[in-house]
Amino acid sequence: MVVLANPPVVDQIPLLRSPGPRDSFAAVPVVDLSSPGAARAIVDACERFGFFKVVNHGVAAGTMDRAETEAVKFFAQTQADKDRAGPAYPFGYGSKRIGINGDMGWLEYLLLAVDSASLSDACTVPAAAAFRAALNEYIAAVRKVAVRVLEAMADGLGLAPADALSAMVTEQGSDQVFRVNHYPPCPALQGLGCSATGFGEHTDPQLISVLRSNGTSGLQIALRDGAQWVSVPSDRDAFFVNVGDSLQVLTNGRFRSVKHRVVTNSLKSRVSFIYFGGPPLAQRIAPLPELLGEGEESLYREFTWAEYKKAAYKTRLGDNRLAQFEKK
Ligand SMILES: C=C1C[C@]23C[C@@]1(O)CC[C@H]2[C@@]12CC[C@H](O)[C@@](C)(C(=O)O1)[C@H]2[C@@H]3C(=O)O
Ligand SMILES: O=C(O)CCC(=O)C(=O)O
Ligand SMILES: [Fe+2]
Repeated sequence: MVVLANPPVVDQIPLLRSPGPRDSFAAVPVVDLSSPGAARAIVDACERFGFFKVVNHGVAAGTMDRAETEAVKFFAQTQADKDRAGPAYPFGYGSKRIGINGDMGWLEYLLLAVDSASLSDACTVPAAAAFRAALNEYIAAVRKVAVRVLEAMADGLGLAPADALSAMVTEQGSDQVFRVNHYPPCPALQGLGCSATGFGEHTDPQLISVLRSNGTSGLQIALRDGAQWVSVPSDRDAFFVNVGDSLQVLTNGRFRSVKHRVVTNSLKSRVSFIYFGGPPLAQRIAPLPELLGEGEESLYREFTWAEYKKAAYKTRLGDNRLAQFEKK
């Protein structure tokens, strides 16, 4: 028998049996960001699912389309050209390998650093001026959406000042990351009743993540008990917001960091943009005192974002990263 020391990369990407059409999450909470009820609706969705869709967000379709067109052009380059923009760590182009701890997915991506409201100058990838300009326009817009969502959240939670949460992502030194994911189609799986894992199940470590895709389905979330995976119907005109681990801690578990994953479509490619809003490295991550009931104690031991991030980046994608910070 021949034993291969290094099995081909593609063999390391897990296959999934996807939820059927009945498991489409038609009840995804929809928040109209222009409505007076937005604050209450956001809090309700974060408590129930840690996930919601945002409409009437005010971002021009052209801003999203330009970024998408440029991203498609980038991923259409030859593999050798794309590889020159890598590796992805700490920032740049990556293919199939997610993180540095052995996770694999059926995707290629750009992982980019954001400084204030645009790509960090220190991050020289992508190099093309048109792509950078389109991403900068998109990042400025999506960051505004994140800020409005965090302000509405603070309002709904009865927090003062109004920027109690949003300041954590707008402050000097806030740790914002931007990711462009491209999931090529996987025609070999057509008709087999299963899909390849595009991006394996995980929670996001930051406060919130704001996602927009090109309208190809694939995103799934785990419902609260984690027992059921449901497909999120795609909507290229909307944003989808995830509660991240840090926001779970700030609310002492009232909001839940949502487990999610992406499965590949056998015929259509998916392009997604995700803005991850994280706080400055020195930010203390602990339940906000106003959110603790009388006599209620923190479920977590004290840590800073730097400590959490360092620990999180040592874990595998599907690990429960917060477990090591829970009080026993
Ligand atoms: C396997 C990993 C990839 C990841 C770092 C980690 O060690 C665990 C968290 C992963 C994650 C998930 C959300 C974001 O996509 C991401 C950029 C992040 O902040 O945490 C990724 C990390 C990554 O791809 O480097
Ligand atoms: O690409 C997507 O649709 C989601 C990917 C994701 O969850 C992530 O990059 O953290
Ligand atoms: Fe994610």
